[in-house]
Amino acid sequence: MTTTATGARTATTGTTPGPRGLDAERVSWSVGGRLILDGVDATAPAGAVSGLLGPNGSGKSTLLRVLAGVQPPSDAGARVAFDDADLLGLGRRKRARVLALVEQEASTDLPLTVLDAVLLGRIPHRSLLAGDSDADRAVAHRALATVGMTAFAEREVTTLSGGERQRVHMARALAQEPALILLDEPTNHLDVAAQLDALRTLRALAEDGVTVLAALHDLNLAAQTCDHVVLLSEGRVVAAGDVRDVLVPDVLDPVYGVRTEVLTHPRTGRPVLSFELPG
Ligand SMILES: Nc1ncnc2c1ncn2[C@@H]1O[C@H](COP(=O)(O)OP(=O)(O)OP(=O)(O)O)[C@@H](O)[C@H]1O
Repeated sequence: MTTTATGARTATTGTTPGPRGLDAERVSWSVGGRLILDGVDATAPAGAVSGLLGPNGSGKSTLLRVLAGVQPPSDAGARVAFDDADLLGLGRRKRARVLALVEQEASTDLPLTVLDAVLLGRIPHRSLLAGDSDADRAVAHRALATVGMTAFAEREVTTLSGGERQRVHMARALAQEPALILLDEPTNHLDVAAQLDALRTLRALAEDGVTVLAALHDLNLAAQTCDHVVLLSEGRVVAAGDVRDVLVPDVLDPVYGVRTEVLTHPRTGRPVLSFELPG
């Protein structure tokens, strides 16, 4: 493993095959007799930013939680591989050394300083009884710098704004130095510059070899940032692949119940979408 500028740990290239990323098959999850995820197959290639898209209630958060091992799939046939390791078979601590989950409304009620909250990300990497080392603190400070929160290190998390908390969640995940990062609406609460900054951080992680899968509502942000997208509707994958193939009217209109127009950004060549209600 090597540690990179963003703090990510990536597989050192050599004669061994490169990282393959995330590959989930037949993931189902039900509650109270209702099938919320229905045999989802989804991939997130290593070294790419992948977007998990879909209308409200389509199952994005649930899928991220199952992939992260927070809730077990309800069907024994599910398989979640990451670089050929069986993620569902890993113990909690080992899994936390591989993947970080940034949840949408992560709890921040504990009276912790920002630095202490970010240091929680180091727990999987040290022995159970050890305190924070200088190296842990250096990683945490680097993560805070990456999200632009250095000046807030000694503030109590409970006093932060929604956008500031969102950045702290991201910093905690970066401090975990994951090879796979799963994020639920990482741009929630962020202003437009902060959204672009968060997505630039994800892009930098991907360039360092980290596998990134982020649930996103804003299809234009997804179009601008993602290499690969997975589109969910009612707990099923309805399309997956390159943004240019998935973010098209024939795919989006029936799923979101809108009329989509797609333009091409004159500089980046990426899709720019506009929407209206039909009729
Ligand atoms: N613990 C639960 N008990 C009952 N229903 C649940 C539970 N967890 C999720 N659901 C339901 O499963 C469906 C999918 O929820 P999920 O949060 O995964 O959707 P989502 O795509 O992330 O939605 P959003 O875009 O609105 O955040 C929703 O209808 C939700 O109400």
